[in-house]
Amino acid sequence: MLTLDQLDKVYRTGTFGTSDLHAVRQVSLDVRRGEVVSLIGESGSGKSTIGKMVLHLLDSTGGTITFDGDDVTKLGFRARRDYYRKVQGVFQDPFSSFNPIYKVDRTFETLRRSYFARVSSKEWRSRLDDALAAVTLEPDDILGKFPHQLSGGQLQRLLIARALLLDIELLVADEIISMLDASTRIDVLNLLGELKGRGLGILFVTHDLSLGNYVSDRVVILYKGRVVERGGTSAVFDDPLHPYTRDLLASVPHLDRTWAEVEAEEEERTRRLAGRCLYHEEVAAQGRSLGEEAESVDGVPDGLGLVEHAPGHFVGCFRKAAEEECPAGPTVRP
Ligand SMILES: Nc1ncnc2c1ncn2[C@@H]1O[C@H](COP(=O)(O)OP(=O)(O)OP(=O)(O)O)[C@@H](O)[C@H]1O
Repeated sequence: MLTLDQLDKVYRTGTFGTSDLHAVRQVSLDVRRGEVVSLIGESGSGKSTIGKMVLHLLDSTGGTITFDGDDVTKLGFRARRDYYRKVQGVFQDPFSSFNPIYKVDRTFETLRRSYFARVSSKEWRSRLDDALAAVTLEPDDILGKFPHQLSGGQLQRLLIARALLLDIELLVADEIISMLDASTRIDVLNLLGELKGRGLGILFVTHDLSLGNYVSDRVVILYKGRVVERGGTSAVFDDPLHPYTRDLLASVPHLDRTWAEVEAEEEERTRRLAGRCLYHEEVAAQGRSLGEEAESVDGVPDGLGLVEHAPGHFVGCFRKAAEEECPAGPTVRP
């Protein structure tokens, strides 16, 4: 359904836009119907930038985004309107998505005017009630209220209901539960599970590994704007290959295992992978010279970007930063 291919974003920064910040580098991934794909990475790794490009809130500087085969990187006004019928986003701070001086009903009225002008009032009300029921909200508790009279969880669910009214196919959920309390979090997560069951594809943006593990079918680990590893959730979480993924996972407390068990597992993995870079081993096995891989952006090797280490489990160069040597050796340096 959604495919990102070699997606790039360079921000112009500095007083007169004289510097470049390469926020997203050659990111490729896809999201299928009825599937949750999590974009996981620390702050500044480019997750939100990718989400915004998918939602057409930001232009990309390279690569393509296709939705059901159509390139959506350069949509005109009309085409964009059609795209938003199928693809919507919900963001971290639900309060900032509502205008505080208007009742929340206005969000739905605007939607009706833009997309459903011909639908009768009775039919519209019935659709609205259905959408609210899907996110377990009672119309009487919500409609006629101002945003400050509702909780963050209620507002977040309202935004999801708004998306549902459009009968969307893909939801970009950007840190949508990080501002919610624990009990509301689980409600919203369960709701996402239900929506997925109905065939919705979800691009779930999070810095929280445990959440990513809980909700996703597949995960994409981002480091400094680049995908370092991606694959099925259990493949990546049970056998993390890239040093960055391993560091991330090692920092998460495990309720089901002792630290000693976790450390023993990590030591075994370190022994297995010591001095190796699966990416370059694979490249060499394919008969390509490491020199060919030296084509680089800011010192980070490009070339294939990722290799498939096991079916569906991809990994990038083991170098974690431009300054760091790849364990495969200095030959990869430009
Ligand atoms: N409008 C902008 N202009 C210039 N640089 C930007 C802009 N937006 C983001 N950046 C930079 O791009 C990089 C990626 O930012 P982005 O917000 O996509 O990361 P993130 O992984 O979503 O982080 P967080 O979890 O903190 O939101 C960061 O270095 C950020 O400072």
